[in-house]
Amino acid sequence: MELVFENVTKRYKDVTAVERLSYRMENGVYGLLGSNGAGKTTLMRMICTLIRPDEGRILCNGKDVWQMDKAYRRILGYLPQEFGFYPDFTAEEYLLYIALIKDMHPALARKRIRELLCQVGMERYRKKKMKGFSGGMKRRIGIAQAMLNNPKILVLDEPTAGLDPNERIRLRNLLSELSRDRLVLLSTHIVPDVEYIVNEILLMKDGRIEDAGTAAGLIEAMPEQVWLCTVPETQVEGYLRKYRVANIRTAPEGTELRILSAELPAQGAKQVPATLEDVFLYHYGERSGENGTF
Ligand SMILES: Nc1ncnc2c1ncn2[C@@H]1O[C@H](COP(=O)(O)OP(=O)(O)OP(=O)(O)O)[C@@H](O)[C@H]1O
Repeated sequence: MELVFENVTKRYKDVTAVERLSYRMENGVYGLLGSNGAGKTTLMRMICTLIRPDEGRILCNGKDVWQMDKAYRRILGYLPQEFGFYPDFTAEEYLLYIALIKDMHPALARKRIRELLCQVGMERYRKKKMKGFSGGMKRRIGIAQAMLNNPKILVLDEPTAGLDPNERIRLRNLLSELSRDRLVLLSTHIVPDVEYIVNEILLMKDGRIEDAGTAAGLIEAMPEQVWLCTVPETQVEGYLRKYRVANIRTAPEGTELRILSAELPAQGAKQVPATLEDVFLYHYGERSGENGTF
């Protein structure tokens, strides 16, 4: 499976949500990482043919997805950020309802639903009403509905948002399992989620892919180094203005700062290995005082 984006652009009045985006994806897990308003949802909705690009094309195995129409939607699964569920439906009723909307044969749908409920770890809750479900349980049912047609392309908008740490780990494991033999694209604000399960990370900013690669590759390519230094409390403000600071910790001898900088930021600063969180800060963080922040 191959998805190719050719100069894809989408504007909303005076906002360019996605701008001349070109990229190629194949089977594997892609993580779209970006701050609010970066254009992630707009891009995902275009991949799912819910909105049409103003310019450019999205090609699936060489064919324009809009021209493929139903043939494309048959191989697509989508979990939107807010998916509409029916509180009084049981998990099974809900999935059956979605299967009928998707025009699946009822006998085939029942069999598939049973398999999927096992796969997402919800088999024993199949007769329970969804209104009693936790965020993680609802999300697992949401993934099951996206997987009903065994899609070759699975698009998940913020699948781990609002989940507690246990639920996030379960969901990450589930996504790794589902990612065999298909193209999975998920968006998130949560750095560890992409670090653990994703093969390729796309850093999206202002409607463009600013950088992409494996976590190790992005860490390696970061132009700034990461430093730890301990400074008197009175100097913290000055460092915050001058540098991107990943962390501030009160230490017995002053305040310990984790600083991103191309050169030594303070006498005695110690260089430490960078993490993906540092890369995120490098791309999306601001020095205090920039853009009117303090
Ligand atoms: N229907 C719309 N009408 C007008 N502007 C929109 C619309 N949808 C999105 N936008 C704008 O387009 C830009 C990209 O939004 P989008 O929702 O795609 O970003 P995002 O990365 O998914 O953000 P978030 O993480 O907050 O969901 C933002 O500036 C947003 O305000």
